[in-house]
Amino acid sequence: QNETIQACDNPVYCYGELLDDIQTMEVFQDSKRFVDMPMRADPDTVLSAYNNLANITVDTLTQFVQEWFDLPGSDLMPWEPPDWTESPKFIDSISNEQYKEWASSLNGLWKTFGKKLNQSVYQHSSRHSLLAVNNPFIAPGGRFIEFYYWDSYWIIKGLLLCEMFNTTQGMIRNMGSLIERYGFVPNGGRVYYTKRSQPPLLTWMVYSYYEATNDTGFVKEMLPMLDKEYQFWMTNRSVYVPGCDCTANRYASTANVPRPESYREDIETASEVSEELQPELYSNIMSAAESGWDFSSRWLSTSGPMAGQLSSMRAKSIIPVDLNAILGANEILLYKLHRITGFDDFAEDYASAWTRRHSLFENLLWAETEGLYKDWSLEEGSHLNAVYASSLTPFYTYSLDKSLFNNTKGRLTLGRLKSLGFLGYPGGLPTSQNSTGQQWDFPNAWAPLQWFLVKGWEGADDQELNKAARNLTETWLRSNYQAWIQYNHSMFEKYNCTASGQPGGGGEYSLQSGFGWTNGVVLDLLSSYYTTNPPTVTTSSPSRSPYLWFIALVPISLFLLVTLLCICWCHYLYRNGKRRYWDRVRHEQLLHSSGSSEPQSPMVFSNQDAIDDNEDGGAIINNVYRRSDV
Ligand SMILES: OC[C@H]1O[C@H](O[C@H]2O[C@H](CO)[C@@H](O)[C@H](O)[C@H]2O)[C@H](O)[C@@H](O)[C@@H]1O
Repeated sequence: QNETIQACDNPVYCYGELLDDIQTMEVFQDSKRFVDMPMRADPDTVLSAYNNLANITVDTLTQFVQEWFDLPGSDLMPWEPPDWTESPKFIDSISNEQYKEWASSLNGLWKTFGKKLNQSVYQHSSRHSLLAVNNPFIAPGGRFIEFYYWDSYWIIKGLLLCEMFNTTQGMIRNMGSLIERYGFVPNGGRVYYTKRSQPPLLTWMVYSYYEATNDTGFVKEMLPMLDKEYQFWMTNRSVYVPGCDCTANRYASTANVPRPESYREDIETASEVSEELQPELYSNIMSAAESGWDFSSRWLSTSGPMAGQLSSMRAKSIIPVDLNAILGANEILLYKLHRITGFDDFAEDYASAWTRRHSLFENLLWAETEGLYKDWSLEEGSHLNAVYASSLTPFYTYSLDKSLFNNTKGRLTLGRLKSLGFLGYPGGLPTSQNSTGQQWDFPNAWAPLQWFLVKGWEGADDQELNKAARNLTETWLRSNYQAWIQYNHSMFEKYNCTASGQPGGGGEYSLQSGFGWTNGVVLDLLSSYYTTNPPTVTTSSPSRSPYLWFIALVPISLFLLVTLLCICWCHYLYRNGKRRYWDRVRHEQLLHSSGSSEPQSPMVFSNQDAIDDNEDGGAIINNVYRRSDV
């Protein structure tokens, strides 16, 4: 219980006096800056130089950093993806000219955010906080120059539309290799992110890639890693829930120290509770960061002396609707991917897991009196009071298994969101209705949250839900586009729902532009709602399996063979009928000429009787020709 679990292993980036001094003395305003700086020598050498400093002040530390560290990002190189193309097919099919031009600029931005690691990251990995992954990647942008786990899903949606299949493969392979190394995909591509994950969307990425390319070879390559990741979540992030006598998933990092990239902030937060309670608070802060919603009133106590304060963080004791919706979708998609590749037994296991998850949704997370799916508090044994946009995520999961999509519940949720005033803001769907100053609260509107509502309801068999999806799409695109025009062609990580075209704010770092997932969501929504002919994206991916051609050839050959046999059979029937007719005529002629009821020339007919019994159409056909020649 009291054991200290560090954020990671590197003695400079993860723990120790040097980190503590630099971060608490605020040598840099943004705490992430120091832990992103590559060292000019191995950690031991840097630490002994630090131990020799006579005097620790902001000035001596600043000088020390200048001497021993390089600038953040100097261990990354700009990378222009070789599979980038000027005019992806789908952009040509966008009907609105302004949006078409905008989409074309967003396609161009992939080149700006393409990153490749320097050789030094592989050769001297302990001098870098970057994780050594084999392939280049697309980063979100701004201060986020490394890859981020859940951001990558929407980035990949955009890349696939822009026909960048190899880049997508590389990014997916990077994450797969991290599962092999750590058992899960870390929050992002830095060592200080390796004790926590983020919403687990790798299976979704592989499925999207498969939908765009039909590349079953790649699916087979990735499946063991996807299985392993799923096991990680079921083993290390699940908890028994007395309320439903069932098991559910939650965010729960084991690390119980300040986050290195927000070290000062976390120490300040923890200073409000007793020392004894600090490790558990740090672990809850790490777990909230694992949710991707860092931070939000969602994870804070609503009662007690710390209510609403970051120091009341209790993410581990909440069963989040969105995490369970994401894992439910993983179960459906893993079922499909195992079926596609012929692993039917494994597929059945996932089908059973999805059945259990479905009952968790309906028995625990659905709040009947409110008409919403809601987070469950393990401490209180009840749903959270406040409403969050994450309530919409189960509809997306059900859209992957339409047999379980419940229109009535969709309508109830739609009505409730309308009556609460969630819908109808000029800048999109807000994260919550709580104005806390945290970035995952009012008035911020985030691209992934818009996407969940739209994609969950756009395919529903219900016009009201479809209409809500379309309205939100129009509102969101209008707002993002206005900001693009007003702010010198910038895309933001979040927007303000109360005004169209306004970026968001709040939280522990300044507003970032770029921005990977925002761009991916815009491209995806444009492709669904603004194209004349939704494109069928095909790939020339080099690793596309040659077996695909073989699989396609089998039904074509069968079809041709059956057609040929039918032609032969028809021909036989026709010629045989004709022969019988002439035989009858000849027979009658013979009868007439001999006055006998038996044929006079057995030589002519004896062979024929044998041939008539022959089932072989070819022989019969030959014979018919011979006989009709007689
Ligand atoms: O540095 C503070 C936090 O920054 C990240 O979180 C935010 O940005 C991410 C990248 O866009 C995004 O995935 C996340 O949802 C945002 O809240 C980082 O992921 C956090 O772990 C980190 O503490």
